[in-house]
Order: sequence, then structure tokens, then C-alpha cells
Amino acid sequence: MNITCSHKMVLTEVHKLESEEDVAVALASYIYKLSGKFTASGTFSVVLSGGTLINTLRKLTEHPYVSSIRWSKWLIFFLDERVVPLDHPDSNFKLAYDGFLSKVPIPESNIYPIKENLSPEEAADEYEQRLKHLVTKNKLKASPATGFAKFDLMLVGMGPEGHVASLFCWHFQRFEKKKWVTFITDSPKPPPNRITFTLPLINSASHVAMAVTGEDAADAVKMALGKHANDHYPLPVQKVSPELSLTWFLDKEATSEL
Ligand SMILES: O=C1O[C@H](COP(=O)(O)O)[C@@H](O)[C@H](O)[C@H]1O
Repeated sequence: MNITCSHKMVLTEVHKLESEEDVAVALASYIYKLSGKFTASGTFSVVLSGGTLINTLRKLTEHPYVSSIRWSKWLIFFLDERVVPLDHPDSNFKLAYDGFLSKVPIPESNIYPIKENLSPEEAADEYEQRLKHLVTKNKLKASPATGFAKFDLMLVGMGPEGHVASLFCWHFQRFEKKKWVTFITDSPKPPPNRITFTLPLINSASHVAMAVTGEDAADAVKMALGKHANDHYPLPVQKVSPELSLTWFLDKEATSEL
């Protein structure tokens, strides 16, 4: 494991693990410990990405975690979402529900999917307003440093070209500075219509765990963590810098180019 500190004093840990199974085991243990810390005194706000991350969470649905985590204190949000009905095969909510949320006792009222039947722009605005309302009602913390909502933990996956959430390399959404949630109608990865947390919102979180597995991710992992990381036009993943800690969970294939 490597440990470094950036100029923002973000603790960065890199766990290079043997297999995807080892990543799932290590990620569950990490989440369990953080959950214990936050739920001892309040709620635990968790943001889920879609993609392979959801399957990597599978150990949480098994013994010993399923019966020992204080699930009733969890609040669930979505890092990005495809603008499709919630029961559509492309929906990140459906993926998360089928693979994770339906298997653990988180109260339905603590889960915050996007609203259906809105345009991408309307859906992004609606989600942002809902987050702001939750901050006003003290159901979500706010970052004193940025004023954005401060989620306790974001669980983030990465696409093979280094995208995180629905922030893609050659798309302007990655440079958004003011909005909390924005939208895209020409996503290079289908489906085209999506909403996404912006980098300032992502970087206001306390903790981010990056779970990245498989050979397809190796080039982007090299760009993000290798000696010759591209500082001139960094990949979206290289701009992830939460307030307290950034923890990478990688399998052997994902680190094969390091
Ligand atoms: O489209 C998306 O892609 C990313 C990465 O997915 P993966 O399958 O390569 O892990 C995902 O994190 C994001 O939530 C999703 O909408």
C-alpha cells in the first residue's frame, strides 16, 4: 500500500490487490469501518456510482456485514444517473437496487433516486435543489470550505478512458465550477442523456473510495497514479480530490501498467 499527502492534505492510499475478489473484500471492510464511525453519532451519507462498482459492493450484502451495519442510518445518493425510467435496464438506480439496495435494510425513504419524466436539464436542477434543501434542513452536512454538500463517502468507479461519474474527457461538464449537479445530452458512453455530480461537489466529500478493476482500466490508472501522470490535460479521475481521504482499491489487472 502507498500513502501520500497532496497540497490539500488529502490522505491518498492505494491498495494494490491481487484479484477483483480481494478488492470486494477490502472495500467492504473499509466501508464497514467508516459506517461504524459515522453512524455512532448520526447518519452516514453514501453516494453510489453505477457500473462495476455495484457488483464490487456484494460483500456488504453477506455475513458478517449485512447483520452488523447500522443500515437505518445510511442515506443513499447517486453520483450520476442516466435519464431513463428507474426500471429501465440503463438506470443506475435499477442497477444499484437489484445488486445492492434490495439486499440490505436501508429504509426506502433514505434512498434518493432522480425524479422521472423530466428532461436532463430539469432532472439535474431538481436533484441539485433537493440536495440544497437537505442541507438547509441539516439532513446533509455542508462543507465550510466550499459551501457545497459534504457527503461522508462517495463510492466511485472509473471508465477505461478515465471518466468518473458522467464527467468525460472532452466534455465541458468536467470544468463546471458553480453547479452541484449538471447534465449531458451527448455522453460518449450510451445512453446519451445523463445527470452527474460536478467535481466541486465530488471534491467537497469527506472520503472518496475509487474501486477500479480489470485490464481495460490499466492505461487510465497509469495516467492517474504512474510517474508520468499527465498534468497538462488531466483525466477527470485525476481531478478527484476530496476533503479528507482518497482511497484506491485496485486489482492486479488494473495495476498492470504501473
Ligand atoms: O457510465 C458509467 O460509467 C462509470 C464507469 O463504469 P464501469 O462499468 O467502467 O465501472 C460509472 O462509474 C458511472 O456511474 C456510470 O454511469
